[in-house]
Order: sequence, then structure tokens, then C-alpha cells
Amino acid sequence: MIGNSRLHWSWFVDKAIVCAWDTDYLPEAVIEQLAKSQTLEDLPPEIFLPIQRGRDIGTEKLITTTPEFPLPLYLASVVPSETRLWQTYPNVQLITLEQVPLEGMYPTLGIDRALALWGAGQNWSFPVLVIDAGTALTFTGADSKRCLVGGAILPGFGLQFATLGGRTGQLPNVTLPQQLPKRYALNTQEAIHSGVIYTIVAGVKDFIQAWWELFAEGNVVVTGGDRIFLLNYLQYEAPDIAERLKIEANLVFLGMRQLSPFPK
Ligand SMILES: Nc1ncnc2c1ncn2[C@@H]1O[C@H](COP(=O)(O)OP(=O)(O)OP(=O)(O)O)[C@@H](O)[C@H]1O
Ligand SMILES: CC(C)(CO)[C@@H](O)C(=O)NCCC(=O)O
Ligand SMILES: [K+]
Repeated sequence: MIGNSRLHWSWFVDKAIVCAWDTDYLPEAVIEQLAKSQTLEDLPPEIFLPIQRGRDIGTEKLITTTPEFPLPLYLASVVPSETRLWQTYPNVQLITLEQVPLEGMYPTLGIDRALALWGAGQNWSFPVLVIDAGTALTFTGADSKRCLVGGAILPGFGLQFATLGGRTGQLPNVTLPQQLPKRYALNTQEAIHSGVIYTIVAGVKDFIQAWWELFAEGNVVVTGGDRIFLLNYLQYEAPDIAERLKIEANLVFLGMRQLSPFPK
């Protein structure tokens, strides 16, 4: 999955997610090395270091499988310039909206949103609302008939901080704090923390409550690189809501493996 900040990877054996990890965007030379690899040992470390180091729980299972080479690559992307790089790979299948069995999608809906929504619905049941705390923060919901209800897009935590730091004369760049900050800050860094975090948390709370007005028993699943931060803040601000949320890092991959037919 090519996201707006980085690449998200999963190694599938049939429909099982053996392991999942993230990397930076990668240069063409690495894609070429992947294309030429004929054994697990040949695989580019830029991609497979987490596996090669044996840190991942799935590693043992991987070593005992003999995949075909070049490795089949299923690609979903929301970054067209990166898609083009990866389309030079000889064994690539591009996943498109047509393969996602949701009803009512509009043509420019992000494939990451569609796959995450499908994965959440398959794993927990529809109706379901997905909150993706990534580069962009998105809400994407579907009803009990697996029909897209719709959603919303706003700048994520990192993007709000980066915009403030980058587009003003006096504001520093800040990173996400582990704890919910004080609402009334007495220094600049905490004032930025407070402003961005309390407004995002209030917005997320409001979207969730509105969702439960539509679907009283509707599921809500949180994903994305900042999901743990978002959940932590919600646990302070709205523990009753936080308690009802599901959290899942690999929603997009849960969606990919449930495509029928799994793209060949
Ligand atoms: N190593 C990392 N590199 C980049 N972002 C990271 C990293 N670790 C955590 N993050 C957090 O993840 C967020 C980006 O989320 P994610 O990785 O889900 O985005 P993405 O999938 O690339 O973007 P999007 O899904 O919005 O297109 C950033 O705001 C950042 O705070
Ligand atoms: C909203 C993002 C950036 C989230 O990654 C992506 O899903 C995207 O580029 N979507 C296209 C626009 C849409 O979903 O309506
Ligand atoms: K853009």
C-alpha cells in the first residue's frame, strides 16, 4: 500500500497475513533488485530488513514457504507518481476500486479508504465507520448493505503541525506528545499541541457520535500511523467512546485479502 508518507507492506501466504511492516519510499534501483531476486536472500534489505533480521513473528513460517519469483506484488496506491515507479515491476497487479465489492463508491474515492472500509466490514461486520489517522485523517462509513455512506477528509496531526511550523514565521515544528496536553497552554509548543489535538479529538468525537445516531450499533475502527496517539487522547477525553472502538493497524491488508476473487 503506497500512502502519502511511506510504504506499507504485508507478506501474504494465501490469505494469511504473515507479517506487516512499513518502509520509506524506495528508489528505482531497489525495485529493479526486487525484480531480479530469485531467492529470499536476494531480496533488497531496504524492503525486507524486518524479515531478514528475523524480528517478526511470522519469519519462521516464511522461511518454510517457497514463493514464486519474482514475488507477486499486489499494489494499491494513493500516490500516482509512486504507482508509476512500481508499475515497472514485472509481477505487479494494481488493485483498483472495481475490485472492492462495496456499493455506491464515487470514482475518485481513495483506494486506501475503500480497502480499509472493506477490511473493517469483513472483520467486524457492517455498518462500520473507519477512522484513518494517517497523513490525512479520514472518516469513511458503509451501511449494513455494504454501501458507502460517505465520509470526510482533513489534515492529520502531523500535517497540521508541519503546516504551522512551515508556513509561519515564529512557530516551531513539534511532534505528537504521548499524553493529552493541558488545554490552556502557557508556552508555544504546548499551545500548538493543545490547539491541534483538542480540535481533532473534538471532531473525531463528534463524527463518532453522529455515526451512532445513524447506526446505534455501528462499528467504529481506528487505523493509520497515528492511531495509538488518537486512541490515547480519546481515552482521556471520552473514555466511554474510546471503550467501544476497535483498533487495527492492518485494515487495508485485511481488505486486500478479502477481495473476491483475490486479484490474479
Ligand atoms: N516512521 C514513520 N514515518 C512516517 N510517519 C510515521 C512514522 N511513524 C509514525 N508515523 C506517523 O504516521 C503518520 C502517517 O500515517 P500513515 O503511515 O498511516 O500515513 P500514510 O499511510 O503514509 O498516509 P495516508 O494513509 O494518509 O496516505 C504521521 O503523521 C506520523 O505521525
Ligand atoms: C484522502 C487520502 C489522501 C487518504 O490517504 C486518500 O484516500 C486519497 O487521496 N483519496 C482521494 C480522495 C477521496 O477519497 O475522496
Ligand atoms: K495532491
